[in-house]
Parts: sequence; structure tokens; C-alpha cells
Amino acid sequence: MSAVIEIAGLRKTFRTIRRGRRVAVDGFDMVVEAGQVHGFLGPNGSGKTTTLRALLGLVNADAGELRVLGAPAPEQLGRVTGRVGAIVESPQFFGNFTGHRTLRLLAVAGGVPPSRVDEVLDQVGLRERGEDRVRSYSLGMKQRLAVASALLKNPELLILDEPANGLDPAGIREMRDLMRTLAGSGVTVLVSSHILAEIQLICDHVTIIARGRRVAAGRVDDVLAGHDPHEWRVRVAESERGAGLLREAGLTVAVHPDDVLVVGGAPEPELISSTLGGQGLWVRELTPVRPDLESVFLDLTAGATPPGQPDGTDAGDADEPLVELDRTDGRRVDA
Ligand SMILES: Nc1ncnc2c1ncn2[C@@H]1O[C@H](COP(=O)(O)OP(=O)(O)OP(=O)(O)O)[C@@H](O)[C@H]1O
Repeated sequence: MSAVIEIAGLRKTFRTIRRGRRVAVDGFDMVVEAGQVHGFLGPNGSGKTTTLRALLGLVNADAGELRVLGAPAPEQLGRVTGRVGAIVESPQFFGNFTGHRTLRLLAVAGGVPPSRVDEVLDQVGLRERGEDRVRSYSLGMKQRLAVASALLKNPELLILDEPANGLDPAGIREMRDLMRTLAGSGVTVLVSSHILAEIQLICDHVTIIARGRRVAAGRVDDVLAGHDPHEWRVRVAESERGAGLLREAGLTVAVHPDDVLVVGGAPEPELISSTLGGQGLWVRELTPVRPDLESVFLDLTAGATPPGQPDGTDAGDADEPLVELDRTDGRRVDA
């Protein structure tokens, strides 16, 4: 497998009028291999967008090495822009244009054959609505139109910043299906999100960022497996008696209606079986309750107040004037 995105030691500091220096990304590393659907997870203000913007040459990093499809960024991004589609933050479209016309204009501007327009509308499931005005689209449809615009170039790598943001459950499902389809057709997808359950469903790999630093990375299954189960499901013949014995041993026990005991308090499985077996209660089932990505994420990012924000509030504080030293105007970008 070859790396399509490589980030090593990325660091980016912004300056604000009131709070001075704010370290947005602090020695961050990430590797995305070809063919992955890679989730980029982190709490609000943890540095996801800044990282993606640095990767796409929209903001200058203070330090670090970045490569996209092997090309050092930002210096040689131009070599690979035709192979990368990206949507960073919500794209804006003219409501009066139809989806088809919007894409046709973008195709012409990007030197892409107009025949691609119908193909990408098909790919994102908007073919039937292509002749409707964008203003009649739902938020989910607008997001899919944005993805369609990023697909015009037939990219090998698609970078999506919070594509499921603001979508209702049906919109999230559509977006998830779309990403799966894209991955199935060989596109490498990097998707940033704080919607953990969705990342768990769509992504095979994940990098978790907190306070501008990587706190976990790897296959989703491995990241989950690296966290010991906090609880065990236990079945015994006499559930109430079993619960009493386990409580006496210092464990926390919840008795569920179907007589399943959920035993917590970081117990060793041996302690559970010996406590019960020692009193003649034989264990019929002893299963770890595997943590989901959400609990792992909360564990890893607990107390992750971004640097420079002692109160933990998200940095998008509307009342604070920001000196945006490196901000470029474009919110949406096809790299
Ligand atoms: N242009 C800017 N000027 C000043 N500070 C900025 C700028 N862009 C980002 N920051 C700060 O950098 C930190 C990281 O922000 P960033 O947008 O990268 O986080 P994020 O993980 O994408 O958050 P969210 O999920 O809320 O979008 C925050 O403290 C943010 O306020």
C-alpha cells in the first residue's frame, strides 16, 4: 500500500487580538494509505480544519512535512491538484441555478468534459433532480452536489470536511452510502467528523486528534480493541444471588430484565468467575462489552481543551475579533 497523505510534525499557530497566540495544531502526524476510507475525528476546535487547510495549501504551516499523493505541500501541490477533490467547510452555490448548470459551469472552468456532469450526478444520486434549482434542494442534497463538484475531475483522493454536519439521519445515511460507493470504486476518502457513530460505520481507519495532537490512529477495530472493556455481560442461574456476590466482591452490577448481569468497576474476568464459582454459581456466559468508538473517543479526548482556551469553549467564539493571519478567502476548494 502507498501513502496518499503523509503529515509529520505539523504545527500551526494563529494570533488573536484578545487572546494572543493560539496553537491550533501542535506536532500532528497522520498517514492515509491508498484505498482507505479514513476518518479524521476530533472535538470542536481540535485542529481538523486547520490540518486539512494546511494540506491543501490554504494556510501556511509553521512547521511540519506534508505530502499529498507524494507531492510535498504546498510547494508541489500543483503537480497533483487534478487528482484531488476537496470540500473544506460548507460550499456556497447559486440558488437560482440548477444542479446540472452549476456542475456544467464548474466542469467548463475546470477543463472537464461536460459529459462528466451526468456521470457525477448519477454517482451522488441527484440525476433525477439535476434540472431543479439548487434552492429547492435539501441540505443533504446540497452536500451531495458539493461532493459531485469535487468528483468532476474523477479524483483518486477525496477530502471532505464534516460532510455530515447539519444533516438529519436520512441525509447522514445517504452521505454514508455515497462514501461507501466511492470507496468501492477505488477512491481514497478522508473524511473529518465529530459524528462518531457514523465514522464507525463508514470508515475502516481512523486518526483521532485532540488539542492539535494525534491521540490514536489505526484500523477502527484495532483502536477499539486497544481499549479494555469496561464492563462484562454475565449470565448465571441465580442472577440476584450472583449480583449480590459480585457486589460483595466490590464490583458494580446492574441486573437487566433478561437476567443478564452487566458487571463494571474494571473487573478481571477471573475475579468474576471465581467469585461466582466459589459459591457454586457456574457462569454460563462471560462476554466483554466492547466499547464503541464514541466511548473510546470520549476517553481519549477527555479534558481536551484546545491550547489557548482555558475555559474549553469552542474557538469559533463569535464575539472575539480574530486576526486571521493566514486565512484565504475560498471556503470551498477543489485542490
Ligand atoms: N483563521 C483563524 N484565526 C485564528 N484562529 C483560528 C483560525 N482558524 C482556526 N483557528 C483556531 O484554531 C483552533 C483549531 O480550529 P479548527 O477549525 O482547525 O478546529 P476543528 O477541529 O476543525 O473544529 P470544528 O470541528 O469546530 O470545525 C481553534 O482554536 C480555532 O479557533
